[in-house]
Amino acid sequence: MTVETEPVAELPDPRDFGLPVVGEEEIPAELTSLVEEVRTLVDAVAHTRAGAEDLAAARTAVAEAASRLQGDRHDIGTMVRHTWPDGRVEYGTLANIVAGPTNAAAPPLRLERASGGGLHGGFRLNGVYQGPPGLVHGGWLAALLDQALGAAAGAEGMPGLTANLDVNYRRPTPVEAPLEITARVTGTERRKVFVAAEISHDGEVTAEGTALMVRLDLPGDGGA
Ligand SMILES: CCCCCCCC/C=C\CCCCCCCC(=O)SCCNC(=O)CCNC(=O)[C@H](O)C(C)(C)COP(=O)(O)OP(=O)(O)OC[C@H]1O[C@@H](n2cnc3c(N)ncnc32)[C@H](O)[C@@H]1OP(=O)(O)O
Repeated sequence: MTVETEPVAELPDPRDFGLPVVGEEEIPAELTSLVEEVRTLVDAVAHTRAGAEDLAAARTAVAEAASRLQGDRHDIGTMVRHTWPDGRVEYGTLANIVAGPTNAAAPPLRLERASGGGLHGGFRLNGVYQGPPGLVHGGWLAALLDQALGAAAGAEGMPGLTANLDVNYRRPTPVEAPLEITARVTGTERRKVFVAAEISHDGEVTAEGTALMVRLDLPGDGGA
């Protein structure tokens, strides 16, 4: 296996593939704040013990808010461009279910480059992400790992799709607790990008994943 940590190719501009792009800085502060409020709403609804009157009033207010926002929508597949202070540019899907900045159903997961290579991020999942009582749903842990694994390949200039994902759940992962995730590329072979990631709590790994990402077959890279 060739271990290759240098970017294989310049990150493609999604517009060259017909995908609309919005700059993260163009997202209105009011939308960011609305998304935060909706996350709070989902958690409140999931756990409320409010009475019928409050429930009915809340339902009317939410229905009114939903009808205000329908109509003018970003296309499915719209990408978001994040520009780092050093000028480096990264792309993600605007409504990505794990990391999309405008997706209120996303935790959201935010990742940064780790000093020793790869990516890392700190996050916290509320009770909405429960599977077993008090614990994070295993499917969501897999989704978080998949996202970090894909982003680690993307950060090395090798964006692709997950062909295979292998997850081991080592210890229960608590909700409402500080969690950390790390991910890195471990090797490449032709279009195959091998990646590994861990989620930890209190310094102990609770879930770990490895994946095979198959790099996008971009014009001009010869697929090698
Ligand atoms: C355009 C602009 C881009 C902008 C930039 C964006 C940057 C974003 C950066 C970062 C954020 C990203 C974060 C995302 C994270 C989430 C990721 C997901 O959720 S992905 C969704 C779920 N996955 C699918 O839907 C895939 C479905 N599968 C497929 O479409 C195909 O099977 C695919 C593409 C994976 C491979 O198909 P083939 O035709 O292209 O390639 P073949 O020739 O089959 O495979 C290539 C090599 O891989 C091996 N391979 C393929 N699948 C395998 C498998 N399951 N197990 C083992 N090996 C496999 C093959 O044996 C071959 O290996 P040999 O080079 O010959 O040695």
